[in-house]
Amino acid sequence: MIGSHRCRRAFASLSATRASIASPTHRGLKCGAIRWPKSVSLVEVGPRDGLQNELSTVPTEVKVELIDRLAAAGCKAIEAASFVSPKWVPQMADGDQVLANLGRAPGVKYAALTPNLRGLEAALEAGADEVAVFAAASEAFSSANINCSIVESLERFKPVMEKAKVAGLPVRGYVSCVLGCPYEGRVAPGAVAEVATSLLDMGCYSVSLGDTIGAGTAGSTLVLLETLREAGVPLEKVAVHFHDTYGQALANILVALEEGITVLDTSVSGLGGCPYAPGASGNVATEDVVYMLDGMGINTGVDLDLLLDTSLYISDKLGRPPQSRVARAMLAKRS
Ligand SMILES: CC(C)(COP(=O)([O-])OP(=O)([O-])OC[C@H]1O[C@@H](n2cnc3c(N)ncnc32)[C@H](O)[C@@H]1OP(=O)([O-])[O-])[C@@H](O)C(=O)NCCC(=O)NCCSC(=O)C[C@@](C)(O)CC(=O)[O-]
Repeated sequence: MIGSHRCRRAFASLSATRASIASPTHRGLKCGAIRWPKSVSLVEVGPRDGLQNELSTVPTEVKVELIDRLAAAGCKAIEAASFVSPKWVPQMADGDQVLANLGRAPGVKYAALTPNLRGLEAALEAGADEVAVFAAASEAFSSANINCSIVESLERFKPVMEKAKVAGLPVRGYVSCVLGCPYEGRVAPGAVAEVATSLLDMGCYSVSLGDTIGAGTAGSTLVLLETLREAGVPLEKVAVHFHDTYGQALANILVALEEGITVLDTSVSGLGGCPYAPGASGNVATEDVVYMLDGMGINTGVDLDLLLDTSLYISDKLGRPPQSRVARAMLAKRS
């Protein structure tokens, strides 16, 4: 069975990880037999993926201040808004106002989600630096999330890609439910590879793999990435987007780094959840990822103290403590 063979390889890799971590040689690139990158790029999705699921309306000025604080903390790519139907996701209805009022720090990319041509036109009008189209590897999730089949969604994205190209706007692609679907359960890695390939073929510069319900483990993440590689998907064009529902996100990220992934989606304070993925918790917290990567000698460009201040800012506005364990530990130390 290919699956069990891959799982054995996954577990062998994990044992190797443990063995080499026990005798690290030096910070950064190399640790025993394992190669880690010198730096990774974080895509901060808190203001979009994080806030979209909040039940009470977050005021525009709070969203703007959150994004400006994230930029000041060193985040260079921030998903700031989403131009979707306000009937479907009311929390994101003020995307144009959010983008209009940002401080626009130099060198920072402010991105927006666009499900169709109308969304792209709104994003262009609002001055987004980049947009993202979002598909799924599961039919049931595609239908629940964007009200069409996977094939229909890819057709819908074609005019978006064309217009974005004319406007010179980079387009990122998402594939949701890469490690499980809230409606269908298991999702075949081959189905993920197919959708990722379609998105890259139509011109997305990168594809982010969304573990929408946070069900993945180190083993299934490894199998997924190996399947993509075998299917010819260039992993240098792949980002990972883990939710932390089962507390597996950091382990999954470690496996992804070892597989050569250098772009990670994270969310300040662990904000998040998808309105169409019942029970899914927030994205992996940016603080947790930055702390882990700092400890591995991997540069993110993000200042953990300023990030903690940002986490406390938004947590205070939402009236609850940060979900990030690192934020809670640092806070306890501060006080
Ligand atoms: C895709 C649609 C629009 C299809 O929605 P629909 O109902 O199938 O399409 P429609 O074209 O018939 O439009 C319905 C209404 O929405 C309006 N409309 C149509 N398009 C837009 C637009 N761009 N901006 C503003 N309004 C729009 C349109 O004008 C119409 O208004 P009405 O006539 O009823 O008054 C809808 O299903 C939708 O908005 N879905 C949003 C889903 C969403 O935002 N989900 C969360 C983001 S995905 C995610 O979180 C996962 C990810 C990316 O983070 C990765 C992961 O973790 O897996």
